[in-house]
Amino acid sequence: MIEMKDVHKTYPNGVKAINGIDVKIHQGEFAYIVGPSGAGKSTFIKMMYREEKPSTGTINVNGVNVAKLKSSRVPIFRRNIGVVFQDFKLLPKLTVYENVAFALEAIEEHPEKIKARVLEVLDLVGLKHKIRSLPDELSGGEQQRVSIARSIVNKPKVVIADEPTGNLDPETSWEIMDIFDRINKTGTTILMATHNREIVNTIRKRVIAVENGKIVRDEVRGDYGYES
Ligand SMILES: Nc1ncnc2c1ncn2[C@@H]1O[C@H](COP(=O)(O)OP(=O)(O)OP(=O)(O)O)[C@@H](O)[C@H]1O
Repeated sequence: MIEMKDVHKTYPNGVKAINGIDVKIHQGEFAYIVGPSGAGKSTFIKMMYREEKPSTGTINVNGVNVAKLKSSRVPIFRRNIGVVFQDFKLLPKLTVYENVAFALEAIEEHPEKIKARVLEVLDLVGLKHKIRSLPDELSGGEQQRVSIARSIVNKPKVVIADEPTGNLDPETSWEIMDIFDRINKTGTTILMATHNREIVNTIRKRVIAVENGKIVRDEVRGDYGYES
């Protein structure tokens, strides 16, 4: 479970990005984070995987108080969280296989186990035939599939995605959403910041709307709610 209590975040330049957020997200939920540009969506998400620290308040992710976590413990904490970005963030000199295996090699898994798991997740995202390709030999949608495979290879309880379809065409975006839906159906919590009105209004999930660093709407099966 993820729980934020009275979370505030002021950046060093004085910008108050988050102004008092209280929220609970239960294991297995799928929630969209929506809101205008600059509302605080990315900051909200970054605090959950400790890319940013809150200025005040508590953030509990799977029993870990993220706000108080020592920097040296952050890499271990992140093994239980998958993160997917708009711009994929793949390692350009590593193959598809190596990009996905990287996270498992870091925890010194047995080589045979690594191979089996990497092939399993690449199969799940439909990319088993591209294991030897480099990221720049792939389409944007394929690169995003690799990044999703990488995010789930450690079997995290939570996958956090910041605008995962932001660089993709509509058809590819639907395919990516289908993968997230399948991951969610295995019991993984998905938290996704998005500007994609059509997706939010079609694949109905919990919608948490953020404006000026506050939650202004939280609906079980909400809609996007903003004019495009
Ligand atoms: N590292 C930073 N230092 C200072 N201010 C920041 C930093 N990152 C974000 N901000 C500011 O914090 C506020 C919230 O930004 P954030 O990126 O969280 O919004 P967002 O809702 O994700 O926006 P978008 O939809 O455009 O990605 C904005 O005013 C932004 O300029």
